Amino acid sequence: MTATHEDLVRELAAELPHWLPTQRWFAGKDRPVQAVHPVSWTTVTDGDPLLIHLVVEVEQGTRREPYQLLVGSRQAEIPDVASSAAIGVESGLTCYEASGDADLTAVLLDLIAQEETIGDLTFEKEPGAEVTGGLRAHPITTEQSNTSLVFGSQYILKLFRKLTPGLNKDLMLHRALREVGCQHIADPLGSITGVLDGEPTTIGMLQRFLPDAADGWVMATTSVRDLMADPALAPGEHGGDFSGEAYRLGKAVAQVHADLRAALGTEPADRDNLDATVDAMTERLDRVAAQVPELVPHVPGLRSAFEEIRSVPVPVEMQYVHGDLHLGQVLRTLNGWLLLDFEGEPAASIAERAALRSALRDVAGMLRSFDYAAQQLLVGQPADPLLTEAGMSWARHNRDAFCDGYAKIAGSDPRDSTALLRALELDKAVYEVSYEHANRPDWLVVPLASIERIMTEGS
Ligand SMILES: Nc1ncnc2c1ncn2[C@@H]1O[C@H](COP(=O)(O)OP(=O)(O)O)[C@@H](O)[C@H]1O
Ligand SMILES: O=P(O)(O)O[C@H]1O[C@H](CO)[C@@H](O[C@H]2O[C@H](CO)[C@@H](O)[C@H](O)[C@H]2O)[C@H](O)[C@H]1O
Repeated sequence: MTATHEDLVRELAAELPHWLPTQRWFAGKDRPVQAVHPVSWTTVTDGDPLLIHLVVEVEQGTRREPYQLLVGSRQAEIPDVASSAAIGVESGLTCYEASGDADLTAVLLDLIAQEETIGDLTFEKEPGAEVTGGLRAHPITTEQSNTSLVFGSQYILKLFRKLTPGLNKDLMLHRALREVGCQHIADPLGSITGVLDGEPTTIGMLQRFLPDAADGWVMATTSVRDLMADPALAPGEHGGDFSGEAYRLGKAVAQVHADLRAALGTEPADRDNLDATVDAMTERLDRVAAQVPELVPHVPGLRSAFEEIRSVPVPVEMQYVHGDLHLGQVLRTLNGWLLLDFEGEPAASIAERAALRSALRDVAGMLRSFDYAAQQLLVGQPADPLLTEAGMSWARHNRDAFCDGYAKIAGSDPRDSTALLRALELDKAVYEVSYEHANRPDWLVVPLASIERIMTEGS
């Protein structure tokens, strides 16, 4: 690291308070950024162009959170990357977020293939994995909280944006599932580790890329669009019926839960677990309601839905779960459904992510996602009761198919745990209110409408 780079990083940090909120992956859009402090930086490739790996701490009131950036810099003009990638001209150099610059990112795969170490950054292959370098990358453009680079058609490297000290749960669970031969994940092939708060910290995970896979969210919303083209049809009667897939997806999720139990064990649940769950749900509700006024009218009803589960029969066992399961986290391949991204909710604390939970949490997450798929096309459109009802009947039909598939493998039907599943769905919707408020304010109406509906209809 030269003194010039240090100056460059400090000048860059001064630009970031304005630039970060323009990035899809920045999770702090709910409040202003007061300052950005460089924490560590590593020159990955020196010269022109230059690639710097940068970790910054973002200050927002009392909140301080670490994020990673890849900073590219050139003497000449910025290459053909998204204009939103431009950060500024620092120390006479044009600086930009480099994840879209294939000339620069190719080196990351090469470093993993060669198992190199640069400063605090360690690039490794998973034991027994074969990784070949020499490929160029492009970033994927789906709705994402992190940034993923696809190398050729073989590998996908996810760079975790908001960092948590320690081994990332996504990598930890992928490793455990691979050990037990789980058929519903993309194989983990490598990782990048940095240092945060003095702890080795996962900053990237390399996986096998499935070039022919279809995204569950895209498949589901395509099916909804089909039905809305002919809204008088029943959801099982139109050509794009998704329920066969929803059923197979339910089976895959139940199998992954069984594999997680086999790999990492379980703990018996007791009434204290349920009490702690209610306390956590209520605490989250109060926190989100303090930030989002639109949630306030629902608070009393939500509180009593949560209180109801103090007296339900305890779930049989607690286990590792996916933690943020939705249709954007599942891929349909030729051989069946794969689950992605076991990191848990982006906003969850380290302790929350590490906790064992009821597998019903993931079922609730996926049920919410069917609801989202049904509503999302109508966001910003004039109200149309026929289309709204078509969406709702699509959601009911596919939620049932998913639960049927889940029950087939699990041996018990999640719908039998009525009060617990309802509370978990509502808790997830409260989380979504806070997620949309901070990330996609236009979509806030989706979880709010679901809360209204679940509270009115009772399911
Ligand atoms: N192994 C893979 N093969 C093909 N596409 C993938 C793979 N892994 C991820 N994707 C695509 O990338 C998207 C985002 O990946 P994900 O791990 O969910 O990132 P994030 O944590 O940022 O949400 C997925 O929705 C999927 O479309
Ligand atoms: O995939 P991520 O780990 O980044 O999850 C976050 O972003 C998701 C959106 O990309 C968000 O999911 C919500 O929107 C989805 C549609 O885009 C919908 O299918 C989900 O049901 C809904 O929760 C997720 O909550 C958030 O953690």
